[in-house]
Amino acid sequence: MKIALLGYGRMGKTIEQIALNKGHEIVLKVDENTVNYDITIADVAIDFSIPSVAFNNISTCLKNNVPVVSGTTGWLDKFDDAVALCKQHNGGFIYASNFSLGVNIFFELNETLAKMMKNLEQYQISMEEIHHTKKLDAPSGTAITLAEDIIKHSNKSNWALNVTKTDTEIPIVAKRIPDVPGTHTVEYSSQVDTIEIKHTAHNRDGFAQGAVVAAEWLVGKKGLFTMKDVLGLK
Ligand SMILES: NC(=O)C1=CN([C@@H]2O[C@H](COP(=O)(O)OP(=O)(O)OC[C@H]3O[C@@H](n4cnc5c(N)ncnc54)[C@H](OP(=O)(O)O)[C@@H]3O)[C@@H](O)[C@H]2O)C=CC1
Ligand SMILES: O=C(O)C1=N[C@H](C(=O)O)C[C@H](O)C1
Repeated sequence: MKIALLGYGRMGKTIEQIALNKGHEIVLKVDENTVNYDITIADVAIDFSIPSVAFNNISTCLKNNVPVVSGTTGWLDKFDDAVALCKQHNGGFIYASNFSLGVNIFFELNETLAKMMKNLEQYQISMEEIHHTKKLDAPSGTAITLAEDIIKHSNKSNWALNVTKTDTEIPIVAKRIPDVPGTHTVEYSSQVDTIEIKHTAHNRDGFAQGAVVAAEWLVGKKGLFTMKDVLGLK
């Protein structure tokens, strides 16, 4: 498979190693300094760039009939426009806030737990995410997915970053500590006990492996997909 890497930072480089080990070819690497490029030389593009350019990268792929996998977080105000472009050009597109198998299992656990906790008003929910200090967005895309999945099954109406106490919102604390690849915790606490689920990434390989699996799966398909489709969790 001929892969274009849109974004060649920490994730782009990790994905390159995993893709090469699986026998794929990297035909294009795009970073901040790339001026013009021909995306059509690739069978599939993988975008792990920065929030301000992700939508543009995805648009370029969809307009040129190149299926695109995006893991960039912090650009979702334009997500509906990307979905519309995907439909308009009959393209293939997967976005996931987190591509790792472990986090996608964690997403399923989180929804199951949220359903069980829905009517137990003695428990106060809170969330924490910890990432490296180079991260541009907060809260993390993964934390937002976790919160939105809880909201679907609870009496909370929104999430809020770094607030002390709120009845209607899920409070999320975002911490930045050098070199942490990504840790997410969902906690339900009462006067008598605490229930906690936690995912800790030890490195970036899980994210990158999932992105390559998603790219392999997407080639030849048309439509908007999620990691639930890729992993058969639907
Ligand atoms: N969904 C998931 O599973 C995961 C998502 N992420 C997300 O992926 C994104 C990237 O993370 P990470 O690799 O750590 O970040 P980095 O900052 O290491 O890499 C970002 C890359 O984007 C490049 N870039 C800047 N401008 C452009 C442009 N115009 N076109 C293409 N690329 C450009 C940067 O280039 P330059 O180096 O020249 O500045 C850099 O190579 C983040 O949004 C992060 O939250 C991260 C891990 C997992
Ligand atoms: O920026 C990162 O590093 C990560 N970003 C993603 C997010 O925002 O959830 C996924 C992972 O946690 C690492």
